[in-house]
Amino acid sequence: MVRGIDHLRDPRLNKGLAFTLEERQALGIHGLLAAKFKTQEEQLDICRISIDRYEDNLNKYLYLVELQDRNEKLFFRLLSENVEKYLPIVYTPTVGLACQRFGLIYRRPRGLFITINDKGHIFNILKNWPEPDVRAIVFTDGERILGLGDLGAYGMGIPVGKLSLYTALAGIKPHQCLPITLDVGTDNQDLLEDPLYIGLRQRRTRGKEYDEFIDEFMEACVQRYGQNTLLQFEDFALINAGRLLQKYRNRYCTFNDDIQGTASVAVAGLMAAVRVRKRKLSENIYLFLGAGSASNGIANLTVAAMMSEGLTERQARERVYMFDVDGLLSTRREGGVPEHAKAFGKDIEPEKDFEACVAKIKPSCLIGCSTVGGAFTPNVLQQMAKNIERPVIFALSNPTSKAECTAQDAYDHTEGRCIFASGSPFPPVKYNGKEYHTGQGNNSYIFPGIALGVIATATHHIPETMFLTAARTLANYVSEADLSIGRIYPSLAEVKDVSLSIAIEVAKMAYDEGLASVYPEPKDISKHVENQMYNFNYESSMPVVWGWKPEEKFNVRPIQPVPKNI
Ligand SMILES: NC(=O)C1=CN([C@@H]2O[C@H](COP(=O)(O)OP(=O)(O)OC[C@H]3O[C@@H](n4cnc5c(N)ncnc54)[C@H](OP(=O)(O)O)[C@@H]3O)[C@@H](O)[C@H]2O)C=CC1
Ligand SMILES: CC(=O)C(=O)O
Ligand SMILES: [Mg+2]
Repeated sequence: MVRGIDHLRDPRLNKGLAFTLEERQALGIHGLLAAKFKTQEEQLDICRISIDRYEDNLNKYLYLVELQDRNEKLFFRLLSENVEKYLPIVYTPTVGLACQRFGLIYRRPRGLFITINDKGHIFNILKNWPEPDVRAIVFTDGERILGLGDLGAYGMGIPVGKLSLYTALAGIKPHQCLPITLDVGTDNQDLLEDPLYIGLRQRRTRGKEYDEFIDEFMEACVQRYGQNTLLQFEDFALINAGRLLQKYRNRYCTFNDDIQGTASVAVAGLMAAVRVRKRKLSENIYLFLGAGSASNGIANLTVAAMMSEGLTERQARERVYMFDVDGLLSTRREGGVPEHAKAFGKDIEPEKDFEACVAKIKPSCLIGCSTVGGAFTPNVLQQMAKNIERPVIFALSNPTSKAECTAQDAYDHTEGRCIFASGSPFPPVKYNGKEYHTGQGNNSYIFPGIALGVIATATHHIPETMFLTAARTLANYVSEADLSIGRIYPSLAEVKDVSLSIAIEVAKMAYDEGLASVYPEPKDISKHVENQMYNFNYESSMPVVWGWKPEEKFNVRPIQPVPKNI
């Protein structure tokens, strides 16, 4: 039991003015706090008022970082009860800005930085992390931070932000989460010259040495925390993301959020759109702008979903086109189709002009994962409105500045007929006297629930089918009321319920497919999953001392540590 001032300085234990008189006396902190007692609800009000006083979103972000460092339960309860309001601060778009300014705002360390110079000693670095019971690690090498490119060690904001959502949206206990940045250098010249840069000031290590480093990291994680540790790849560049997923997916409990989490949320949106358009997934033509990790992930899962409607794999793939920096993925183009998107190359006339391509292919669904802000020009959108009565327009690139178009533009240039979703949030759209609240097609609807289900069952591998199940679960949450205001996702206020439902479905699947390691199989899986979840409310901080009465003078007896179940 930590007593005295150290109890207040520990964000896991600190409750601020919410400590009762008995707790203050028992913990030796009486007098270290002002006399007033406050409830957690009163403290939440103060937090909301304090954040509202800041106009600048980066200052709001810093307030929340400071709150997390000061009083963890208060931070997570605030976030989990105000998702719509604070998600854009701890997550996209503001987290992108925080990463860009990371050298300036970096104060108290959170998570681990493991550099290429630590190769050969990664296990020892992991041993420096004070928590022994880590169940999930989100890690990045910082090379493709949102659509902002190579931010090197500044990318740390992303694993930190993602893991905040593990707790706030799915109730995964904070001490079970570990954010890590793998610092292998950066090829971003601005950062190499930035006096504030906090990472290794050298070019990226690539090739064999990089691969050995990642191999060692994966091995060290399971050696330290067990074979079932969930290892989430986040914001790796195209050259590494897909190949590392293929390399490790059957050896570790791992997934790549940008490929698989994004696929799941996008397919859920497409499934919900079926209800509006009365048109099956297999009756559409899809055109992706961008042929990278996210596009390929979405395209492959859409193919799987079309196959479950009866198409063959070949028929399904024929319906999917991609357009990258060199134009339409045509086998006839100079240089051919890049290896990572081979499955979607077409024997078709090459085309470098995107607007012309939209006119020629006549897609009914247009999906942007290109990192190119404004790429869905008015002409592109107008053409989509000519192609079909209810065009699907997904502008999934993050942060907001990289979105392929705004929600308002999508409505304005399709006569208000589009079905729109974006990776970062947009304000409500006004069109023809009506207000629309478009949805956020973001993997945050998926990865927290997947992670909770996986952790609760100690699943050892994560099959692709789990992401399709998650997509179906999410799509089922979309109500007629959501659809009537232009939203193909449930409101963010419901995302905690969604995450729990996804977790329960994932847990059931883990047992059905022999992937779970928690035995015996719980009789009530829903209860089992719920029982694992974090309590956002303050609990008693009274030390366990037999016979102690508040008014007595006392010495606190140390409590016996509870043996850990292995
Ligand atoms: N909403 C969500 O939940 C998610 C959104 N995203 C967002 O999606 C975006 C892409 O991510 P990801 O797929 O991982 O990134 P990648 O780097 O893997 O892929 C980007 C793709 O865009 C292409 N591209 C770049 N510039 C152009 C251009 N001018 N015209 C056409 N294509 C272009 C690239 O082509 P080339 O390789 O030839 O350069 C590449 O195919 C990011 O902004 C990211 O934030 C990602 C994950 C989740
Ligand atoms: C949302 C997300 O994972 C990304 O933009 O990379
Ligand atoms: Mg990402």
